[in-house]
Amino acid sequence: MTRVQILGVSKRYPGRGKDAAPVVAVDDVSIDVASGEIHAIIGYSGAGKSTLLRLINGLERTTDGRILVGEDEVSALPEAKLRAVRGGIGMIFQQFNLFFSKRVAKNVEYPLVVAGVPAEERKRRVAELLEFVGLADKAQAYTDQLSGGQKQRVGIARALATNPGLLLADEATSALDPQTSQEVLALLKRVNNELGITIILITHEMEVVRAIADRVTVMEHGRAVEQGDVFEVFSAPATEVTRRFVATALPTEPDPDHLAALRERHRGRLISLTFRDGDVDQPVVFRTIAERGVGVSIVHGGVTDVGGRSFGKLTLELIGDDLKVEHAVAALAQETELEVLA
Ligand SMILES: Nc1ncnc2c1ncn2[C@@H]1O[C@H](COP(=O)(O)OP(=O)(O)OP(=O)(O)O)[C@@H](O)[C@H]1O
Repeated sequence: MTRVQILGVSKRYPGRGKDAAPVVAVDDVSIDVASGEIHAIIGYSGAGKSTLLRLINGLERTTDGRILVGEDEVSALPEAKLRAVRGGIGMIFQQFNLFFSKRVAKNVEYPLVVAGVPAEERKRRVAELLEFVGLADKAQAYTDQLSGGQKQRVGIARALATNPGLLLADEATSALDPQTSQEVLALLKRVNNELGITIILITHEMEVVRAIADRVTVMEHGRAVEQGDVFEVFSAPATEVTRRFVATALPTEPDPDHLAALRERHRGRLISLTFRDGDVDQPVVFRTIAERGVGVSIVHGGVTDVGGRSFGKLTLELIGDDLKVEHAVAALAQETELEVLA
């Protein structure tokens, strides 16, 4: 379990060309990752995520600010000391970065060889790791014969070999299909739960954050534009970039084109309701509508799980006498976050 403190960190690269302005890849970012937390850093391409990851493992130096991994200030340590710190940090990658011509067991064993662990202990540890990731029967298979999901399991086993307190995941599921991604994410959740390892993952996929992260930092143009508990951030996004991510994985209100199409088919009053983590009782909502003598159909949206809590947006069509619909809307507005769609 390792705490990671990113304190007012910036990274600037020299601009290309003689008088070019420097590129600000990371701009005054602060993140406090508690030990045992899964923290997702989400952003579109060029937001500065990979740069931040390289600063955390000390592959690059900060221009300003400090980074502490546990007790170690990686932003200030000399290279020789950094190597020891990196021993406590596991990494997994989008393209797996395995030795593809070597057997699975050899890949997992590699960091243990580098660390000078005796052969007997290496053998025991490799068997234990392969068991943990569900690949005990593949120990002697050649890595290039495995599926993408199996390769990433090997990557995870290798990353865990030296018992790190921190795991950095660089777009670890971006090369995998949705089903396999979910399996790998479930394995990462086990790594976190059962071994207590802190995980920082960078991604451009909202689904990854939704599935396993506890807290999230949204990055744009090098800055951390939103930060906090996954549910809080995504159920009430404060920035446009976060809203765009939310729209890719969570139920939303219909966009203007979709709303126009819905209008063609539904002549009743269209309203949108927001459900946040049991703060509204769905049966109460539907009973309220029925009690006013109003018909209802769900025309868009749904309810899903975000950071282990339920979140939903439902667009409903209320059908019936104008006055009754009016009363139903007024009664619902007392109970839930409601918007009448114009
Ligand atoms: N070594 C470098 N020299 C100059 N500019 C760099 C360097 N590394 C990154 N950048 C620039 O810093 C910005 C952030 O890049 P970074 O790769 O960290 O973003 P990212 O969010 O990880 O995006 P991607 O997922 O596409 O890698 C970009 O404008 C990039 O061009």
